[in-house]
Amino acid sequence: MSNPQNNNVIIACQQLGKRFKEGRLDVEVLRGVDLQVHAGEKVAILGSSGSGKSTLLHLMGGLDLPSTGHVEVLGKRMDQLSDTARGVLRNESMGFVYQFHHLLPEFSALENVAMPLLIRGMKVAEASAQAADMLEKVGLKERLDHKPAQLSGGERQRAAIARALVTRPKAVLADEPTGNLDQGTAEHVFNLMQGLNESLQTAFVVVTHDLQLAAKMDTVYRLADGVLGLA
Ligand SMILES: Nc1ncnc2c1ncn2[C@@H]1O[C@H](COP(=O)(O)OP(=O)(O)OP(=O)(O)O)[C@@H](O)[C@H]1O
Repeated sequence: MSNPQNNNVIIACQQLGKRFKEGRLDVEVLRGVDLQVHAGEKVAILGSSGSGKSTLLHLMGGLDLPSTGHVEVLGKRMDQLSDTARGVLRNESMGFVYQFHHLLPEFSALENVAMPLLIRGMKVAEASAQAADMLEKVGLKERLDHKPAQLSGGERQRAAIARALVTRPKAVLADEPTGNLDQGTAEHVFNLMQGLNESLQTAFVVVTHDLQLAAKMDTVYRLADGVLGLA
């Protein structure tokens, strides 16, 4: 079937299945998940705890490989790339916001946010300037030199969001991005995402329990019994 948006597909999941072996137990978390994320699309994935949302996000980002099916990012099959090539594709096209922020404890907020730019080969002065700019946008202008342990939970979350957005990725994959933020800050973060979405056509895939956030997205899916369907 012809689809006028096919050229704009950033992430395509085809018949994804994922099993985890826990001792003798074989847990089937995902079964035949099909999903396409287009440029500029804002997608929410809902589902009860343990339904496999984080697992799906990890597969979409190439952080883990599926048991069956495959994921294409910008037309490239993740499972057919070497670990290095997969890492490069990830760094060049995607930003991640994890449930647990994964900021590096020995580095300041500024250094953490500058890191993905430095990995791309940007000069330190330019990377620092862009990181400071993004930290200002998430409201952390006064916290540039603070290490993660010197930030509150919400501030750490915002620093992680700044790190995901600083490279201006084609897609941001976010696991509960507003999970531990108060309503005002959560709205601020959403507005920031919305701004990037409009100005740069950044796609967002957000795993969330927050129905208010989900309601602001273009497409809302629900995962249940390993199957993804429109909510
Ligand atoms: N590495 C792993 N090894 C074994 N089982 C795993 C692994 N990762 C996830 N699971 C199992 O897969 C299921 C789905 O986990 P997942 O973290 O994807 O759920 P979730 O929908 O994101 O949950 P939550 O909303 O609570 O974060 C769970 O039953 C979990 O125990």
